[in-house]
Amino acid sequence: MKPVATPIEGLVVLESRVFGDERGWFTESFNQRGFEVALRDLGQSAPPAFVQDNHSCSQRGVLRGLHYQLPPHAQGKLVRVVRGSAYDVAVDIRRGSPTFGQSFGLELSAANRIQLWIPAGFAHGFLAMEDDTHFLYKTTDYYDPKSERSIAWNDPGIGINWPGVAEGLITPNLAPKDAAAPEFAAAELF
Ligand SMILES: Cc1cn([C@H]2C[C@H](O)[C@@H](COP(=O)(O)OP(=O)(O)O[C@H]3O[C@H](C)C(=O)[C@H](O)[C@H]3O)O2)c(=O)[nH]c1=O
Repeated sequence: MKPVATPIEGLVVLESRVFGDERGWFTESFNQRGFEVALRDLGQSAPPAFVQDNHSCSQRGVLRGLHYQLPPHAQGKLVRVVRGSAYDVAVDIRRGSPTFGQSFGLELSAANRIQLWIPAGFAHGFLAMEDDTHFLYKTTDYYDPKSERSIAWNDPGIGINWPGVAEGLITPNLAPKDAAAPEFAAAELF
């Protein structure tokens, strides 16, 4: 895993090594030692161990997020797409952070095999850009619905530029809970 720093401290893009041959290709989708070395190369300590793997499938236009869990069940997430593509976004909700309220987004896809490490302290969401987009991710704490919170995907204070939405090319398909999510200013944060 080759780490690439982002403008937000702690948020790390990870590029996968892919070995192709006449049969197809192979990649180590996760290697604990490689993950720790990648974060250490950016001056970060190793995160808590992952305890849960998640896998969701979304049709084009589905927008899941922005979600997070409050301490003590805050989750670090290592996210990737294995089929289709998604525009993935993390928002820094760590009070006192110099990038508090700032977002970072990128395309994750089966084609680019990019992963994003999102430490605890971020709200997370993604917009599926293709039908049958399979989104996989590891989390550093278990699902705890009582501690789950959300922030409106279109909060003007955060100003996420979801691809195709402003142009009217994609109409987000939201779960009712996400359609009713509070704005950042009203959200219960860390
Ligand atoms: C997240 C989760 C959900 N569920 C159950 C609860 C519901 O019955 C069903 C769908 O849950 P939800 O609508 O919360 O799924 P998403 O909208 O994909 O939620 C995720 O969306 C964004 C992208 C995130 O980063 C979070 O990991 C997570 O909040 O799965 C579980 O049993 N375990 C889990 O860990």
